[in-house]
Amino acid sequence: MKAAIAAVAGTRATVRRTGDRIGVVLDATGLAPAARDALEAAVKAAAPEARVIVTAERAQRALVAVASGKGGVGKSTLAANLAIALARGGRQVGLVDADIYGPSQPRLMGVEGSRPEALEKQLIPVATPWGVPILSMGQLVAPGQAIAWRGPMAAGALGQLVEGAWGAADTLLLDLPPGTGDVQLTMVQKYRPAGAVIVSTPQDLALIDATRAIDLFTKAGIPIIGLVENMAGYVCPHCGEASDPFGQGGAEAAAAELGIPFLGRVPLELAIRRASDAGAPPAAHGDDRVFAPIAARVADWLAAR
Ligand SMILES: Nc1ncnc2c1ncn2[C@@H]1O[C@H](COP(=O)(O)OP(=O)(O)OP(=O)(O)O)[C@@H](O)[C@H]1O
Repeated sequence: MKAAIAAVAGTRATVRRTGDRIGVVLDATGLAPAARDALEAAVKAAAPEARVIVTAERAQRALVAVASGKGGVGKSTLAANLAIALARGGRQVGLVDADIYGPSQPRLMGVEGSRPEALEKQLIPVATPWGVPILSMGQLVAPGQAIAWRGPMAAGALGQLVEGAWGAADTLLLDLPPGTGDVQLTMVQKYRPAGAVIVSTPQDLALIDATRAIDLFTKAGIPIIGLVENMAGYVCPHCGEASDPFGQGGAEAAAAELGIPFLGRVPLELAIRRASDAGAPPAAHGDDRVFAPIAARVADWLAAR
């Protein structure tokens, strides 16, 4: 079989055996998407029983951190929807759920209870119905267990997620734990994201926390892509009236004051929570007008780097 694989993929293929399982790692560095897909299909045809993983040089993959100064502001919701909206916009996106305190991406992305397989100690991201594969702390440990982890142990496990077999993904969204502690700092220093998206709710206090998150990145020399305001205004599901329980315009003004781009606002909407809880992020729907424009700004930023 090795010969059959070599005949179609030459030196781009490395064949590995784990027990009775055969894996082929394909180096697609420098190939255009169509050529990469053709190569992968040829190898799968030559070795139907093998698991094929496509990799490309890591330098081509942009890591985007999604961070917040405190918990509960909707960082995970935004990360899931942003990942899907970026994928719908044409990027190849993977999602890393590094939130050790509340890893919620398996539920948000509709693959609750999934476990990633490993090939030669490298984790294989789990496919989701939304075209964005994920790896989550929640897939590695029992519910509620990770929160007790100390810094180095957590950092080690998080490293496994980032260094998973992300194949052709050109963009990796990193849902960081809320706050500005050691885990966040280690992640930022070790993996040096291309940029960070900061999520905040409109209240003053949340914005002060967001400023701390911004500081964490700027001190490490990581550019801020921009600020997203979540739970920005409440749309009544009965009468459709919009109100602003936490005030209006605070995050945009704060972004201007801090000299960072404002990426947009996400309304506080029952439908968003319901869809998220049901594992069907609203960004996956054709009528999404909320997350697509935010993702477009992030994509533009990435393209202009
Ligand atoms: N725009 C929104 N409209 C309605 N509900 C929302 C919105 N954004 C988030 N939520 C809900 O608020 C709760 C907290 O959101 P989420 O888990 O994304 O926050 P987080 O900042 O990631 O929290 P954690 O600190 O636990 O990581 C969830 O129940 C989510 O469905």
